[in-house]
Amino acid sequence: MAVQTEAKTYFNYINGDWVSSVTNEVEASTNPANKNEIVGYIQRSSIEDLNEAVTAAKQAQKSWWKLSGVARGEYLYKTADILERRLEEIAETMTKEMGKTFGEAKAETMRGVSILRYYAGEGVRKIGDVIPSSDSEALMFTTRVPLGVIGVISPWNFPVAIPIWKMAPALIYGNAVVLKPASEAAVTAAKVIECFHEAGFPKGVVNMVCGPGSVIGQGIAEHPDINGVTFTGSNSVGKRVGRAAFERGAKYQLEMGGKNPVIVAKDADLDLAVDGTISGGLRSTGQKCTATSRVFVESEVYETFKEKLLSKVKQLTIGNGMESETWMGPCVSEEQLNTVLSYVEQGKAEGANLIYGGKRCVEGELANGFYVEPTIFENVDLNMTIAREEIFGPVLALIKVHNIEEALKLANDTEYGLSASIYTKDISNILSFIDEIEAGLVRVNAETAGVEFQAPFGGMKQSSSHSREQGQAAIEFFTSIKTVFIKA
Ligand SMILES: NC(=O)C1=CN([C@@H]2O[C@H](COP(=O)(O)OP(=O)(O)OC[C@H]3O[C@@H](n4cnc5c(N)ncnc54)[C@H](OP(=O)(O)O)[C@@H]3O)[C@@H](O)[C@H]2O)C=CC1
Ligand SMILES: O=C(O)CCC(=O)C(=O)O
Repeated sequence: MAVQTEAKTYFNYINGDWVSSVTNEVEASTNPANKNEIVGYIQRSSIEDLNEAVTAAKQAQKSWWKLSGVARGEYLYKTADILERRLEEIAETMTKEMGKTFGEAKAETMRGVSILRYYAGEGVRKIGDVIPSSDSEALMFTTRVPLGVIGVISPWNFPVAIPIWKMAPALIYGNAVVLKPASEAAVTAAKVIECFHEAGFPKGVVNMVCGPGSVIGQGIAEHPDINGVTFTGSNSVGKRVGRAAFERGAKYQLEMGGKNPVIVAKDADLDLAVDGTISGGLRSTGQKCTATSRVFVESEVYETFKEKLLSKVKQLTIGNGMESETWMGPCVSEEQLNTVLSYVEQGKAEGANLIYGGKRCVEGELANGFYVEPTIFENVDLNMTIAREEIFGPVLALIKVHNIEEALKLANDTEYGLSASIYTKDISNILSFIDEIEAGLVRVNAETAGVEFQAPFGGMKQSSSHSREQGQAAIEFFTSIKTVFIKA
């Protein structure tokens, strides 16, 4: 691979300084739209680097917590302003590093700005309740204290929003953080940390250590001085992180995969349902934990829905996310592309009917990137691998059902439970769906993806550790409750 000497090297951020790893090794982060383009070099750190960051965080946390919530919030407001000022540049880095379109990257970066402002405001909201005691001469109330040092392990698919929606609540409630970003998107994460640095956070409150997940991520999960670990990524890694944290009595929070269904009822607005299925399933090249992957359609409207879906999917433009006409960019990496292609082969081998796409795109400049066609299968059986495993690619499985009852039963036939949607105008369908669907995010006449930062986010079943992120729900993970009883 050609090494570009002009590509910048990004350092770890430890105790307020940008430092190279003790290993003196770096790793190139490349552009999935053009594998010959190096976006930047990141540190290939060791446990020694992580230990330094954790020591710095531990030392800084006590005085950080002693600041008022208002004062901590001011740092987050400043970070938000800096991120907003650098929005286009950071979004461009995101597109170049992990492939999503520039429009989506800008929207995500703006979401990061809003999350920072939202949690800055949390600094002045209540953190406890007065509870009547059985003793009339006593005062009983709850208050909250930070956990201490929080380890943040983040994925590449939302390289601005996810680190921020974990770090901002951790910080406002008085914790110090050590971020280990996904290697595929660590340059983008480093630029986010530059914003925290420029905002003037006290040394050691915010730290970032880049390097292999098996070393730095696992090191965070096992570190005796990390009091809470928040993770988003695959189920296999998440469970490993959870087990390691549990073993040493640390708090942990896991957000993992999905196999999210959309149900299209016979009375649905089919154009709306088609648009929602395409947007939910194929935007960001299907690389969202909330992406639609199974589409249950009532038999009466199945053929019409399918034809409308096919005709719109055929119009989608695939290309470099920096080009304004591109609707769908590449997969994040060659490995991810190969994963998607192998699921397509498995789908065909297990008897599903491939009705659109399924191939790598190799025309012209696309040959230099990790592009795959949007892909649609029909005649999918729920026992097939493509109906059970998270693909994390632009692959939709169409499944014909006789009625909503059957659709609900099949939609729930999965180990996952993150997000689900229904398209219908029938209130009884809507009410049954809300009651019966096993998902943390329940969406009616709206796509499965799309999270709002002010509302709780998380899944049921194996999609999460059953905790919730974002909104005011975040306080539950990032603090401990103390019940105080005072007798005069
Ligand atoms: N729910 C979601 O939002 C996401 C789901 N996924 C799913 O995971 C699949 C694989 O993607 P991938 O990026 O490899 O996801 P991973 O779960 O491997 O990565 C997520 C984060 O965990 C880190 N990590 C990797 N190994 C360990 C470990 N042993 N201990 C602690 N942390 C670790 C990674 O670091 P590093 O990058 O250095 O490996 C990254 O920061 C995708 O195909 C998709 O199905 C992926 C991303 C997000
Ligand atoms: O749908 C979204 O906006 C968020 C999805 C998400 O959190 C993820 O893919 O990890």
